[in-house]
Amino acid sequence: MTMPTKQDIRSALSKLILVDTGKRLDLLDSVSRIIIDEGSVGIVLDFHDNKPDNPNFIREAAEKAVAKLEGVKQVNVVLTATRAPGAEPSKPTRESRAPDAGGPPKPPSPSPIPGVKHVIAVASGKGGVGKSTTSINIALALQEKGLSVGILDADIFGPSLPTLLGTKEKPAINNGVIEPVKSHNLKAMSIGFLVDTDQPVVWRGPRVMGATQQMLRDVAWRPLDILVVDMPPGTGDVQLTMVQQVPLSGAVIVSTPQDLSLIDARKGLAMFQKVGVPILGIVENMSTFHCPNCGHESHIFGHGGAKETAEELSVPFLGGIPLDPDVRARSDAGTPVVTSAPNTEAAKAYKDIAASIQKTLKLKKKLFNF
Ligand SMILES: Nc1ncnc2c1ncn2[C@@H]1O[C@H](COP(=O)(O)OP(=O)(O)OP(=O)(O)O)[C@@H](O)[C@H]1O
Repeated sequence: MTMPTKQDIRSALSKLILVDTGKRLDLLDSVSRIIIDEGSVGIVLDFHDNKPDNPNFIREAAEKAVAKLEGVKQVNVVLTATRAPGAEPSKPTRESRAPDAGGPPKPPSPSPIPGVKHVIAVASGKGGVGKSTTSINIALALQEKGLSVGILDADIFGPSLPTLLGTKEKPAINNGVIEPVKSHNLKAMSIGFLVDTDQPVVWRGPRVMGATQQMLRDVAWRPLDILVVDMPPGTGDVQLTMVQQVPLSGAVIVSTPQDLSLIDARKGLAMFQKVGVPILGIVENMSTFHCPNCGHESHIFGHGGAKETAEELSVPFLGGIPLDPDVRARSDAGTPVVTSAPNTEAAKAYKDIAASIQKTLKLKKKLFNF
């Protein structure tokens, strides 16, 4: 199959006609990345400090223009607005200025996602503690309770949702709105569905925020009882800004029992508390290990540290998930343990956590049907 070259795509993007105004537009300077993968084309357009007023029209025009090229079956355009490194920040608007006009800009005020009843964040102070595994299994367990559930993988640098769900399906885009991928009966979105994750993602903070914003705002999530956001690991500015984008119903903090991980968990917890997000509780992952041969229970990383920390900080302890090689194997195979091995100890632990969340949020019945 003949495929266009990156040059062909750049050239198509240099002579666009905007559907709303009929104006000609040259997007060449905004092209930040082009990925060509067989019939699929992914394009990142970065507008730096000049966020366009009509992003949907621009995206639509760009997609149409590239779709016309020979060999192109699918086009995904992602729009970001970042400040170029070293560039001056844009002048604050009246809304973003502090009341005394001389003070620092106000943080963005959260605005709800229409049609989404609750948004919860699953976070950890550091990477690799099992946050994504916990997110997907909690999402599936909430869904088993008859709720309409979505899951957003907000980890731009290491998206894991496509693997956890066992799908690489590219989302459809209709009139500038991204259709979530439907998998395991969940509505799902990840940067891994939008761009080629074999390429390292080297975006900087503001650009990451642009992509995250788009996955929160430009995806057809509605109607949902609950959207589970698998947060990027850590507690830096990106996480803080993300937390400020939408009103969160609560946050779940995942930690392993080790002291070091718990120090990070405390930081994560403090970040949410700083912006007034309720803590739904702490999960201790990789809590106990049952030897598959003799059944002996051991505590490889220690045990109970998260419970003690939760008590000390007066937040709920949601439960411990055992260290179980089967959890990993099933995650890697795209068949999370809650649905593929529902009677295991790990699956039961995830379901108990989901039940606590459901109780705290008073989510009693399915509010919407897909
Ligand atoms: N309870 C468990 N038992 C065994 N393996 C687990 C368990 N929880 C998670 N894992 C495995 O640990 C690894 C890290 O888990 P996961 O990707 O969920 O962590 P994370 O905190 O989201 O990491 P990252 O910061 O990289 O996003 C994965 O290989 C996962 O399958």
